[in-house]
Amino acid sequence: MASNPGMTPDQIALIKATVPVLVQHGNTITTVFYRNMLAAHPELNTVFNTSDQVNGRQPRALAGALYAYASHIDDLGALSSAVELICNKHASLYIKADDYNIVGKYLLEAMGEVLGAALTPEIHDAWGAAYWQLANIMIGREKQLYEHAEGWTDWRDFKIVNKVKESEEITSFYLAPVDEKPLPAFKPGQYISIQTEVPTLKYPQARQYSLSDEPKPDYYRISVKRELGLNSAAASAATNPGYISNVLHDTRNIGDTIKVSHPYGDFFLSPADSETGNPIVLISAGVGVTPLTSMLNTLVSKSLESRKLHFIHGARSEGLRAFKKHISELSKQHPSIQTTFFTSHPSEGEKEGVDYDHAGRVDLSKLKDQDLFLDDAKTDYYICGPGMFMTDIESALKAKGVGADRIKMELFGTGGVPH
Ligand SMILES: NC(=O)C1=CN([C@@H]2O[C@H](COP(=O)(O)OP(=O)(O)OC[C@H]3O[C@@H](n4cnc5c(N)ncnc54)[C@H](OP(=O)(O)O)[C@@H]3O)[C@@H](O)[C@H]2O)C=CC1
Repeated sequence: MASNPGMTPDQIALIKATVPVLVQHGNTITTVFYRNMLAAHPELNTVFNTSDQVNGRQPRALAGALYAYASHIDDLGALSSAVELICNKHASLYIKADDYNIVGKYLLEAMGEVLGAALTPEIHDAWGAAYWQLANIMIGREKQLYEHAEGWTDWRDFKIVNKVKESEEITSFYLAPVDEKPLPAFKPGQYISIQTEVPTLKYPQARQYSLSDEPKPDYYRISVKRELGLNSAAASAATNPGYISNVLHDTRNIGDTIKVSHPYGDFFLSPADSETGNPIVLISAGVGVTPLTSMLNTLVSKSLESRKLHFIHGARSEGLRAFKKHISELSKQHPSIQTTFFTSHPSEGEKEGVDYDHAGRVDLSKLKDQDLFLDDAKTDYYICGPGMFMTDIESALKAKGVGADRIKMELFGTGGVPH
């Protein structure tokens, strides 16, 4: 992504000149874009997350991406990690090269509808060239991802072979392929997409769920948090309807079939960490525990030896914490595994030092430097949980001298459009 051969220098300058326009009108353009495109192509409702349409997250995220793209049109390397993340998600939704024709058409039309005469033919053409430059990069990367999937290039039927409650709001689903062919080994930390019907919407929807166990040839495990969403009177019901999580929890049972994508995602245990004995600190909050449990189980089964490993987790209460018994048992069996559990809202009767280690949210200042293996410059840190949690933990680690290259996490989005 170093050069942009499809665009002239004048077009690049024009795109840069439209950055302030995107700050002012970006959200309106993307809102109009989704409205018009989904009205003309209702079949695409299956691909786009309806919750994120309802709560406006998707138009905001796309406006942020357009802003980031225009700002870095002469420095595309700055966008490569965001592009990689988006391409992985697209691949898990089986986005096709042809879909980019539809998106490009409605995006340019939305710009025209919102900006009117301000979208001169030159600016229109510059955005057309810019769109196709990025689209071609993404189509190329997604093609590579499909080629690596060894023939698994569309939704595959899986049967739910087990359903296990892990906490008051998290339930695991064990999924085995109906065709009984061996499953590819994913990288611990990666996710699959699940596609299933949503009766209240009249069309299927797909969501990404991290794989929560080590790779196995005969099944995948996901562990799904039930969002209160439409089942509740909570203020979050409208913004986070929980279409899929509630369908899975309430109506999908052992023996049922759902559609599953090949595993994707660029947040994973690095091959170096799988093979060497470098110390590892796994830090998560809430359902962010899932990809890190996959990493933990993989390390235990393949390459733990005497490697130092610290598993740190924050939950609102013990009843809401998944996998505690499992993680604690591994720690008992393997003295090199340390655990620290934080609880932000302990339930009545839950006691600090007995049921959990520290009251409050995850706070690294409550741990000794030696328990974070700060003395070993090879230590890697994996973080997963709410967005602000991840950025706060990242800052805390950097303040303790940990280099950015040793901190791994997956932040969705490009940071939005500045206000
Ligand atoms: N692959 C990935 O990238 C994955 C990402 N996730 C993400 O992980 C998140 C987990 O959320 P969820 O289970 O609902 O979390 P919860 O709301 O249940 O919170 C879990 C714990 O995190 C604390 N917490 C919440 N926000 C912050 C913050 N800004 N800083 C510090 N601590 C915080 C909570 O404290 P308090 O009680 O005070 O709020 C609580 O102790 C989701 O956003 C999900 O998208 C999950 C799985 C995979």
